[in-house]
Amino acid sequence: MELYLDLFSQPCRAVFLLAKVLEIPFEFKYVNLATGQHLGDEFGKISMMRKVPVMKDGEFVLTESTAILEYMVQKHRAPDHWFPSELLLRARINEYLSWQHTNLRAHGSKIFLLKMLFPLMMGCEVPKEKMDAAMEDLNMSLIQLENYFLQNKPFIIGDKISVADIVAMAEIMQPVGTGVDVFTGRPTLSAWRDRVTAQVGVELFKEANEVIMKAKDLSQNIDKTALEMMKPKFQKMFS
Ligand SMILES: N[C@@H](CCC(=O)N[C@@H](CS)C(=O)NCC(=O)O)C(=O)O
Repeated sequence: MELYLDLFSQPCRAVFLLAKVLEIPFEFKYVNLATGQHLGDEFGKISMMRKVPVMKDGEFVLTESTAILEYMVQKHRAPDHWFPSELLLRARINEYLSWQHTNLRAHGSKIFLLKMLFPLMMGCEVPKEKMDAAMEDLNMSLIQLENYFLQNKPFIIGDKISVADIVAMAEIMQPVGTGVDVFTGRPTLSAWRDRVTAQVGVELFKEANEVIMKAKDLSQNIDKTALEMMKPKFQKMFS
């Protein structure tokens, strides 16, 4: 199996973590988003979607991280708690995975884009009111994660870790990588982070997050040509 990944990306980190935790052998195919490798001809032959992650298992190519996660769990007959077959537990995971796209993912990504890419693309610092509004949205998502999805349970579906926790943690690390401390003052979230880290293993957690924790170096490394290629999309997003 080949996994096309850039660990800057949240869904890539989720796929990477699960593949590692489940000890699924795979070839790590690095797709450098900062140099626009995903926009080039070579990656275009793998996926016309031009996004990572992508999984290639033999001739079978799959995009969309949640589909890849479920595929890996099923194909490798992972312990049931990762994506339980029981109706209510599976429904809870699907509820989280549906919610997170337009909430935690959208809001965490926005902080990352504003802090890391806005100054490069727009040539100025982010206006305070834009950043305040983005922080407010992120806080709302974190409150919903704590008060609705986690409550007083160890993990999102209950006593056991599942793909929902892996996906949530991958998203949360995006704003964290830009220096936003989401954990201080949130004991529920912090305790959950510690449990997830312990379950996947401290070393693996560190390995998966090494790149995002150096996000501040992005501005030094981003390729100027790639920046120009991505500019119209981001300008539309930022205006
Ligand atoms: N819904 C997709 C999202 C994939 C996605 O948006 N990937 C981003 C990185 S986080 C990407 O490749 N972006 C490149 C681009 O949009 O040009 C998934 O969960 O796999």
